[in-house]
Amino acid sequence: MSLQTLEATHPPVLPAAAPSPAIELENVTRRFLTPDGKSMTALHDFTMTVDRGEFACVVGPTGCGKSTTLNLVTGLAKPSAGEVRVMGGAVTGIHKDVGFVFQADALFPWRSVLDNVAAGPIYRGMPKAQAYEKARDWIARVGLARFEKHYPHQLSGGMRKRVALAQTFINEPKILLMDEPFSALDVQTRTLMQDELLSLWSGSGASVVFVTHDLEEAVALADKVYVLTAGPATVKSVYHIDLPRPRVMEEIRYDAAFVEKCRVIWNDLREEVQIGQQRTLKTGH
Ligand SMILES: Nc1ncnc2c1ncn2[C@@H]1O[C@H](COP(=O)(O)OP(=O)(O)OP(=O)(O)O)[C@@H](O)[C@H]1O
Repeated sequence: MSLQTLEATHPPVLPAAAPSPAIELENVTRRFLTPDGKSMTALHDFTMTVDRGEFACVVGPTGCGKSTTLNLVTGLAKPSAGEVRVMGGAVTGIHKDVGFVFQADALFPWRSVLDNVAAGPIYRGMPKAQAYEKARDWIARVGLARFEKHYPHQLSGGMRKRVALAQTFINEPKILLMDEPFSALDVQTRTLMQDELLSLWSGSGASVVFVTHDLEEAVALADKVYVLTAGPATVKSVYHIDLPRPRVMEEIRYDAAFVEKCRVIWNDLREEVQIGQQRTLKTGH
């Protein structure tokens, strides 16, 4: 076979198409009916893109619409206008690749730590022996190997949160939605859990949307911080956080670049917090 023929049999090499972002909200508006039957706009013309493997944090005044953004990604809330896509496809329900960690524990109180962590893979059809082996591995990764047989009420708040992380990461989510997951913890435990999360996330390739009231937490964790306006929420600004990784929570708060980023973003966020507070004083909600 001549070289010419060989060349002719090969299809032209095209550049690989870039994968779609993990999450896209495009010009989304979400309205709710209030108890007295009026229409209330929670999100307005809201656009957000989270790339694969990216860690995005969402901050904004109380009640502005942060949790609603997560509900749109899960499909629990449908957009009144605009589009929501997960892994390039329209949202039709909870996507199999999505995992959650919320402020309240989602642990079964009547199940041991081991049974809680193994429950997800078993539910998804994994043979029991394999699920338990995997659960033991994840429990060890979050430092709870000695507590496999304990029940949730026998654990501290931080330990329960570790179980919740193991319970989520064991399903190898490609997207992780977190709604103030550490806000009920004391400051020291919270710092430890933030480190734990970054360590688990760094090996996972997952895209994260993390909602928090705590701007320092957002800047310390994120690749990108979305600042929302006082409701109806729209994106006021997006900040790219280029602080080097791996980040260590106890150290980063003394880093001059970190402090400066927090200062700049707080100036932006403060205006919205003040608008939200004034509105609450006027209307009572
Ligand atoms: N299912 C619903 N029905 C009616 N109104 C809703 C519903 N869900 C949310 N809302 C309203 O939408 C607005 C935004 O709520 P959301 O929970 O998204 O805000 P948030 O920023 O997460 O709040 P917080 O800071 O208190 O956690 C609020 O005024 C809330 O009352």
